[in-house]
Amino acid sequence: MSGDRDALRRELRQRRRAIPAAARIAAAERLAEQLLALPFAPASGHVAGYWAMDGEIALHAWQLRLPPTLHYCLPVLGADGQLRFAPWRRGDALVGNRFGIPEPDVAAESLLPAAAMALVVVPLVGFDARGQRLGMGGGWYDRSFAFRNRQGPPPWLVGAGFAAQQVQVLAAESWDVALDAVCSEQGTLLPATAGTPVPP
Ligand SMILES: Nc1nc2c(c(=O)[nH]1)N(C=O)[C@@H](CNc1ccc(C(=O)N[C@@H](CCC(=O)O)C(=O)O)cc1)CN2
Ligand SMILES: Nc1ncnc2c1ncn2[C@@H]1O[C@H](COP(=O)(O)OP(=O)(O)OP(=O)(O)O)[C@@H](O)[C@H]1O
Repeated sequence: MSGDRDALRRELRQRRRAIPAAARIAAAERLAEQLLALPFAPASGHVAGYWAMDGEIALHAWQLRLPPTLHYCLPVLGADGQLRFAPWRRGDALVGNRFGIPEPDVAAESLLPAAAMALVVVPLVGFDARGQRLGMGGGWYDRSFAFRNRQGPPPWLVGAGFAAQQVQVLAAESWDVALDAVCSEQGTLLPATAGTPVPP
């Protein structure tokens, strides 16, 4: 991993944490509106969010406004390096993972594979106008959704962040999975390639 990428990550994480409480509360509401208005917002099935940490934009407003036909899920880290997903409702048991992020406390058999999601809201440290994403550096989303580089949606991959996390251009790595959209409190970016099937 390049030092540039690391330095950018540090700077953008700091910027994300520095957003004042009142602004983040308002931003979460605006973000929910953007996510609910996506042209490809599914009407039924499973959708994945994340448990916001380290200054990430929160998803509670979106979760609370989902239609009852959609089941909200949270990511669970697998020992094999893949993310799996578990339905989670307020009050369901949680347990901290190796990074201290709460995840549903469920048996392995009841976890859903990444491909079972209709839409996934992807946490990000930075993004650019083409839908390239800089994450925390673990490669979790890239590994888990690598199949989206060979086939079209679903699952639709939608980055969520504060507008302050947008940068001019992120250098794409060969393993990076591009996002179909990025939503922030200021609007929705739909990169020109959104949903384009990858030729065989
Ligand atoms: N809310 C949320 N959940 C998520 C992610 C995320 O970015 N945000 N992930 C997105 O991939 C996955 C977890 N990936 C992560 C990768 C690195 C670190 C992290 O905090 N690294 C530390 C140092 C390592 C350590 O503590 O062992 C750090 O740099 O602060 C956290 C999560 C799955 N769940
Ligand atoms: N499809 C893949 N197969 C194998 N390894 C992968 C794959 N995708 C990413 N990786 C590994 O993950 C590492 C981290 O990738 P990267 O820096 O792009 O993470 P990130 O997208 O910022 O992290 P995250 O998704 O956890 O937020 C890379 O060094 C790469 O070796």
